[in-house]
Amino acid sequence: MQPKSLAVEGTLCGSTQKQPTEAKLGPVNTETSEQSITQLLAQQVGERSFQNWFAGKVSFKIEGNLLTIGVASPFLLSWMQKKFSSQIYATALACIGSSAEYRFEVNPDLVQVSNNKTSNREPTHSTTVTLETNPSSLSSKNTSGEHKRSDQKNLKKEVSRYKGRLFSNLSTFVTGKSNQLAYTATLQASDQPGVLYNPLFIHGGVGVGKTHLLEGFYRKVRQLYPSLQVVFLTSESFGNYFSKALQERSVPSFRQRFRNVDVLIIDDVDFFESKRIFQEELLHTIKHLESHGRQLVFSSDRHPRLLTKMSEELTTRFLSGLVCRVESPEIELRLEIARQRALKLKTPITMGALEYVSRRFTNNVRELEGAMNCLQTYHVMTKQKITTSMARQILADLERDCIRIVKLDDIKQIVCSTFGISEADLKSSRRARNISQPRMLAMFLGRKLTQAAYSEIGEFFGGRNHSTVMFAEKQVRKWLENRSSIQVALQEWPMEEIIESLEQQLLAS
Ligand SMILES: Nc1ncnc2c1ncn2[C@@H]1O[C@H](COP(=O)(O)OP(=O)(O)OP(=O)(O)O)[C@@H](O)[C@H]1O
Repeated sequence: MQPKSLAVEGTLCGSTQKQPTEAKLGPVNTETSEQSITQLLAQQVGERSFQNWFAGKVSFKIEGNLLTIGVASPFLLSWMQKKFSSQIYATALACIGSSAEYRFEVNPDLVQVSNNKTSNREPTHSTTVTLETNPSSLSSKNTSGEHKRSDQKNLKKEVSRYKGRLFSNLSTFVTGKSNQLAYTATLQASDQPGVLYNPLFIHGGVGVGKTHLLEGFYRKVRQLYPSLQVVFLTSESFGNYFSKALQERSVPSFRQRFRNVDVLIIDDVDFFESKRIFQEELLHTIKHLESHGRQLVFSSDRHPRLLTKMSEELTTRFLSGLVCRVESPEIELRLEIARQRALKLKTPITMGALEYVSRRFTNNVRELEGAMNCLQTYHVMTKQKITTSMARQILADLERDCIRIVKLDDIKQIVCSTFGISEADLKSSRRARNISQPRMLAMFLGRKLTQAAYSEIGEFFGGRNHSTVMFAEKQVRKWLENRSSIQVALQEWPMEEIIESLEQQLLAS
């Protein structure tokens, strides 16, 4: 039985949630309708999350300065509280003003609606969230009796609604120097799956557009070859399906499912590092698919050779097609993405403000998009055109939040794992090149990414004095100027590329 009322209040002081940017912005507007709440919230959480968690699934009520969000179950209540508090608080501020408060409660009416919906729903519905195949293969699953046809229809509707919403398109991918190669390869490979680059392996740092390219690939192939079985999923889902198959002793049907596809697209294969059993299964899946001329597409946060905890056989497979790197977006690309985002969100904005945003949000496109969303929210609230000074003021908090806190300990771990050396060696007095170079890089990164003083860094990396750290910093700069290389996983790499990869991993961790 559901409890009548279970509520969690949004508190401003003492809350561990990140405080949202909009806290300083909102003029009080007590007449805000549910429609504008949903509109603002959709901007805050993103259209995808909004459709998944809010649309038709929650209720909103404003009484005085209190925004109440009704949800269908205690589980949802605690989950949404954890996940969306800061966005809901931002929405409450924008709608109600600075005295806004919010709370979640279980709404018994929604419990009823949700139960009805569940009983009408295709039992394998959740599959569509992580595993996309073409509707015919999904709808052939386990429906029975008289309801079968209508269930299939519902499912198809659901699947296409989901696809239309979730999957990015190659036509909306903005290209520049940093992503041109990966984009062109994706475009060409999707024209003739299984023919050109197989596997196609796309790697790069966080939020630079890898998933967008993979999704675009998926959509294009589905569009050009509707009869092909195309599966897109994350590595984590692949691992979960496999674990489940092991538990349920249904490995043969797992294999049948994955080894009969025409195109297999797996996002974030770095997830498989150190997971031998998944690596083994993936390897056999790849071997099988390749031997039948099927197309494979992968993405990862690093070059296959830098996935040092991946089996050599799998690494070799990843390398056997085309490996493309997506670099951090250059300023021109960021500017164009920001401009297109403003057009899409219908945000009037000056060129100066666009330039400001693209200069300030340099790490990845996701952060840049987040900044544009904030400006759009401000425009919706005030109806004003965004100028540079407004952008500076509005984004001040967000900029601060985008600064990641990197610790010396994080640097130690990532350097050791990338170069395959032990912590003791890193801190030792050994001068062998394969140890001293990573040590100098670690010190360089310590200076660049943390606030630690020379002496603190020296102390941390083996009780050295500050002049050793100064020397290391100077030395790494010299390597960069001279475009030197460094050995990782028995291969020479451009120093610049390795440093960028280490930084990306640290900023993402
Ligand atoms: N070149 C681009 N043009 C248009 N949108 C882009 C571009 N690059 C990234 N984006 C957008 O930025 C956001 C983040 O991109 P995406 O999720 O593809 O990054 P990712 O590299 O897969 O990151 P992660 O490693 O964290 O999964 C998405 O909304 C995506 O559509």
